[in-house]
Amino acid sequence: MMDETTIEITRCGAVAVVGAPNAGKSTLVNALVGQKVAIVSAKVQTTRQRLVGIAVAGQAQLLLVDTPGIFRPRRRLDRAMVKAAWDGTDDADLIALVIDAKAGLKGEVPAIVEALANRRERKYLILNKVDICVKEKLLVLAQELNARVAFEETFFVSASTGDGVAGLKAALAAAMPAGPWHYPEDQLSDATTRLMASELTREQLYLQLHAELPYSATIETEKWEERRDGSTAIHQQIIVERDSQKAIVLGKGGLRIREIGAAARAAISELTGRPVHLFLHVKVKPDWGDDRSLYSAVGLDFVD
Ligand SMILES: Nc1nc2c(ncn2[C@@H]2O[C@H](COP(=O)(O)OP(=O)(O)OP(=O)(O)O)[C@@H](O)[C@H]2O)c(=O)[nH]1
Repeated sequence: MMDETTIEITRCGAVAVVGAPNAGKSTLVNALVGQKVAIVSAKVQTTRQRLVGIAVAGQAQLLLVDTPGIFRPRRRLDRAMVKAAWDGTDDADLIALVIDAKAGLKGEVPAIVEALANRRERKYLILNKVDICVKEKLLVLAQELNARVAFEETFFVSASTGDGVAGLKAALAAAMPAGPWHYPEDQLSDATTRLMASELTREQLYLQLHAELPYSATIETEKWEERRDGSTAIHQQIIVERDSQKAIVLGKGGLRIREIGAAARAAISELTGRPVHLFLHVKVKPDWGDDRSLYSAVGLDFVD
């Protein structure tokens, strides 16, 4: 006979993770999922499209919508990214605002806070990077933000060290509406393997190249072939805007592109669990930022 305590209801809901560029949104989504689903770099605006990371906490499935950082857009690509960020909050059961607690109320934060104040959804405040912050400052910051927005709860976490992440995950799980899970139990992301693979190559551009170059580049999958020997052959195009950028991506004697390829290949192989042959081609396309087809390929809406 079943007594009351053995009846467990499942929960499922969407949490929109928003914040300024570099707040640590992608790192936090990865920490909540427990595996890397979003690429991370020290450069701002690494995340270009909405990405759903899927975390399971007890009987709850959390659909974590990792959004691009919200900032004042300048280029067309910027506008598409900011639109993707706010679109990511539509239909969310809860909005989680991630703040770089060390940076505090600087930059884009006040504008985001103001925009959030009028939203009707439930809202959580997450002060991130507590590992590099002074405690007293954290409390003052939490007070200031709570005075501006009706946050239901405030959390202090370090997405990097994992400090506070378990508590946050449990609270998010409890806040989700009762209902069936949307994804199979073992699925960690809604991104296709192809998109993830091109993201992993793009991550290497951010990690291995300096200054503005990564922002001027996009990756397109040209060919994806599952070979009979169990390996996967992947051809990706790195599209840049100028010849001079192509030269930088290639490096002296092709050294840089080889290093990018080696690191990306290892990461993609870990993702797919299969040996990978990665072929990278660099192509110059001066106005790719205005090319509609390249937007949908990376999951962004083209904005006029
Ligand atoms: N010390 C510390 N650094 C962190 C923490 N969380 C993230 N970072 C670092 O902050 C930087 C930005 O992290 P991301 O997760 O890419 O930030 P994001 O908010 O997704 O950035 P965008 O893609 O620009 O929107 C990276 O260098 C992270 O390693 C943390 O808890 N502590």
